[in-house]
Amino acid sequence: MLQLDETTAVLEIKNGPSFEGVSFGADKNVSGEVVFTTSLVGYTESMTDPSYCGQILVFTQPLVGNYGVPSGDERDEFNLLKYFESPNVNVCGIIVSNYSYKYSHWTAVQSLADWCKKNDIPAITDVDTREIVQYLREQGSSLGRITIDGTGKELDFTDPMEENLVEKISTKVPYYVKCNVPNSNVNIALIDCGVKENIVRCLVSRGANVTVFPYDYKIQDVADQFDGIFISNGPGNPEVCTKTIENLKILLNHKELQDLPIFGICLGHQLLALASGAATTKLKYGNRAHNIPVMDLTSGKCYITSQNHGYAVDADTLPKNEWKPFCVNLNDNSNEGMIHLSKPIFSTQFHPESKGGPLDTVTLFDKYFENIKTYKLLKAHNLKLDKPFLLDVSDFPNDRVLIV
Ligand SMILES: NC(=O)CC[C@H](N)C(=O)O
Repeated sequence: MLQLDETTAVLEIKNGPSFEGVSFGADKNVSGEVVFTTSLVGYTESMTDPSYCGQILVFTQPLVGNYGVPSGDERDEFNLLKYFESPNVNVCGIIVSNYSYKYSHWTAVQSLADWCKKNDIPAITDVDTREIVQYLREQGSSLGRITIDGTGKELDFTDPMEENLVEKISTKVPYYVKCNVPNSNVNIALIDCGVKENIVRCLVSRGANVTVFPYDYKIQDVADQFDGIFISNGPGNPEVCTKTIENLKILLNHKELQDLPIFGICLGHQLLALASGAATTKLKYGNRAHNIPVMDLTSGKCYITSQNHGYAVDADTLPKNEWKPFCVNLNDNSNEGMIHLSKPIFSTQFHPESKGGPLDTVTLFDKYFENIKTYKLLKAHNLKLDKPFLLDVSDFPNDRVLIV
């Protein structure tokens, strides 16, 4: 039952059902791809994650808003945003079952409703999110629109996955994030396809200075000045990001840079795979959660990972003479990363920096730094790499049959 000052808001799925609820965000009509996350916490981090650009996010966790929203101005010792994953709210709308009008947390400075209103983000509460998610799981991620108070009937169901969202979100000019190790001589070039703040933090806090480049920067022309290349996460269909793929192809074939360490996360993994000649596919409804089990095929160990993606690399298309799959998803068997057979290059579909989420795989940043250390040593002595040095020799053969 609507109360007097309440405004109705409707989520309409293209060629599908509509769900009417109560608006608690901005009075704005939007369209986007409707996806869901099963993570229990971390709405602030998810909503500011650039990978969610163009998406209407449904939370399966029924109670949302109860710990409010922290300050978007507070910065850490590296001048990185302390609580947000980027300066902007990137989802185009949110859907919750039970918005908590009361909030309490020591970092909270505002309510989720006020934050949504300030950032022009529509938000719906009092809908049955179980029913929406059941629909999305059966039909797959769908286009949808949020309309407020009976308006917005003219709004088209546009497909953000056809757009170059990375171009919209990537930095326009290179910038530099300095670590606090005095005279650090570790320098990483990061290709910003929509990087999360915590990824940069994971690099600078390990003692690297990071130069962040636009997604289409000709990284191959400057790569020799760096000790490692990092390819970030980001929104949309990886196949649309053609400029980055082309640059990566040139980088991978650069004769002088065969030993240069590269690490890619999520979209970065997909772009690296595409540049290597593999293919990506769209998953039915994606993996968005903080508790997704993966198995490391090199060791047989399992990890719980944080994920947010709609596309995946088709592991069968990885050129077998150059790459092997790194991890596999234990829920749906999708690819979770790859390792080069002779170069210090690896990538993951999951998010080792996990904000929010578990820290099981954060040590992959240390592996990357080991690669960088070795590369610097080789360079200093003018030596070439004669065998892969990324990970320990695997306990299990790569074609191990998984029983899941
Ligand atoms: N988190 C990400 O980098 C997402 C990658 C890509 N946009 C996908 O949905 O698959």
